[in-house]
Amino acid sequence: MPHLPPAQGLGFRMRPSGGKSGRPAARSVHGVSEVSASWWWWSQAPLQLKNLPVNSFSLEFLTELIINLEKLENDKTFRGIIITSDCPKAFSAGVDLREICGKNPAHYTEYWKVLQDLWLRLYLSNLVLISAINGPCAAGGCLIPLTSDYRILADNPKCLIGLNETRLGISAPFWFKDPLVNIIGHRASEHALQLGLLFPPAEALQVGIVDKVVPKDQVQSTALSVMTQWLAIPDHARQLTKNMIRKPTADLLVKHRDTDIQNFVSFISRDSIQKSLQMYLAKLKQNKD
Ligand SMILES: CCCCCCCCCCC/C=C/C(=O)SCCNC(=O)CCNC(=O)[C@H](O)C(C)(C)COP(=O)(O)OP(=O)(O)OC[C@H]1O[C@@H](n2cnc3c(N)ncnc32)[C@H](O)[C@@H]1OP(=O)(O)O
Repeated sequence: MPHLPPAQGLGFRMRPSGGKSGRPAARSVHGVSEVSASWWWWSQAPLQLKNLPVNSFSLEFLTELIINLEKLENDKTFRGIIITSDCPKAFSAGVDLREICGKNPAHYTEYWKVLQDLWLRLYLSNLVLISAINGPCAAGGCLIPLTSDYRILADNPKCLIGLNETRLGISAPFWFKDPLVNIIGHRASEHALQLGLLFPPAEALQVGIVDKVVPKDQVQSTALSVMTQWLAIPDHARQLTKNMIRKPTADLLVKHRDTDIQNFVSFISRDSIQKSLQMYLAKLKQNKD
């Protein structure tokens, strides 16, 4: 499944690891470690996000991401995915503000539903998901890391991570908040969410929003090594356990999906919210100059 789809600046690069055939040559003479290395090596697929300049979640990008994840999920060759960014400026800038500014309620409804779809697909994925976070990820940009099984962050002061929605004058939806609480605990989440904290690497590790911080050039190799550990566990046992732990959180969204969409649409349609989002977007553009 190489290079899907190779659009202009928008797309994902997915390739089975290994040689030209996608699988390393079988080695039968070097003992168990070689054999198991081959086995996990082609069981994982790197998924590189590329929606220039900052991997913001446009509706089109979200839709393609969901389609590609579904393909990987249904392809029994793969047991895990390492998700990383192919955009130098960010892992993901989250919700594309142009999708939630100046549009109509029908658009907001469609957009939010697709974002929920992506969250559900990731959070309940049977695959091992490892986020190799090689750039900043704010607010919705944490959606992929927070739904992953393991998070590795590049040790670079620019690599800030957190749910900073309150700083934009908005509130993180409960299904962003819940995984954060599950990962870092209640008190730390209260603090982080209310203040809209973006954590630099050392603090991110300390609070537990990421599992490992490594130099940027080691993010990918560390992800591969972590994947080896996770793929050493039989899938059925790991999947049952993951589902048991995550289902109660996912069920909350499944049960309250429609209400959540209605809340989002009425909240985001308010003049005051639109104004503050427009100001934030304008500030982002100004900061560049
Ligand atoms: C009753 C209550 C019910 C609940 C209701 C729910 C309420 C709504 C919840 C909505 C949840 C929203 C989640 C979000 O994700 S909002 C978006 C949050 N993202 C951010 O704050 C990140 C913003 N971006 C940045 O900080 C920087 O761009 C970044 C660090 C990623 C990169 O910095 P750099 O300096 O390298 O690059 P630029 O800033 O110049 O950016 C390049 C261009 O990209 C544009 N850009 C950046 N981010 C976004 C974005 N999120 N959406 C759209 N466009 C974005 C930026 O403007 C630059 O564009 P130009 O080149 O055209 O100037």
